[in-house]
Amino acid sequence: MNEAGARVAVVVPAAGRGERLGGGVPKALRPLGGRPMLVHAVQALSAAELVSQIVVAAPPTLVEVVSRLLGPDVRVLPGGAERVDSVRGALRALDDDIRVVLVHDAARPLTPPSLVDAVARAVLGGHPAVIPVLPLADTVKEVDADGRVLRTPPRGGLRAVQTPQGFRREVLEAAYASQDGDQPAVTDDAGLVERLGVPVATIPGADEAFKVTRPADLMFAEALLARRPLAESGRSS
Ligand SMILES: Nc1ccn([C@@H]2O[C@H](COP(=O)(O)OP(=O)(O)OP(=O)(O)O)[C@@H](O)[C@H]2O)c(=O)n1
Ligand SMILES: C[C@](O)(CO)[C@H](O)COP(=O)(O)O
Repeated sequence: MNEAGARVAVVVPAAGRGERLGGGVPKALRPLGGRPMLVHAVQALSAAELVSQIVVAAPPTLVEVVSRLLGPDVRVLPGGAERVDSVRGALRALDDDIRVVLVHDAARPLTPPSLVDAVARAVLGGHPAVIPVLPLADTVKEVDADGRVLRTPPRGGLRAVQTPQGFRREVLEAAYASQDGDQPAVTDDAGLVERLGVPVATIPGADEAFKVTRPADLMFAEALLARRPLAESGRSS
């Protein structure tokens, strides 16, 4: 039980194919420092002080493999066709007494445990929904279907959004229950919560919580991992 007395779970969508990364292996199982990316992500979640349950949505044909990899303390279920389907399925496997749910991409393997706790703490402290964000380093343009620039939104009010994203359980469940296939697809869980009119708070994200999306991201992750002290990296001496 954590300090605020409410149990916190993390749902880990890990069922993506990783088409932008390539390599012919589902992204969550791509090796990073000799171990699958998902193992790094789950290790960081397990190291967080406030996390009491972890549920992973795995590629459907690899549920047993992933389950053996992660051990008996992690519940592993088949994921769905889209990220939202994977998260929705995993939400059904939460223990009854879970009050706070974080959703965290397996594709962010180097996320510091301190960020996981910071998000959980912000929800436990009273925010219904909390996301970690970083200011943008690049200018952003809105373009039309032909790639012609329509406008340049002022960058000061824009943020890049990371995971874990944290929610009071009833808020996230209501957001998923009200999801309507006719509405434009959202790309993160907070996007569904925003549609309910629930305020979403932000906290500072972490550079190491970047998402491994393309081959250069994996090279960067390998370089960062190699510079971590052995005890933190999960490598044996
Ligand atoms: N059907 C899906 C699709 C994605 N994810 C997960 O959602 C996270 C973020 O998705 P993304 O980085 O886009 O992963 P992929 O969908 O694997 O990447 P791509 O779009 O390049 O195929 C990843 O941990 C991924 O495994 C999932 O659980 N189920
Ligand atoms: C949830 C997310 O990681 C927040 O930045 C992101 O939206 C996932 O996008 P993807 O295209 O499914 O990787």
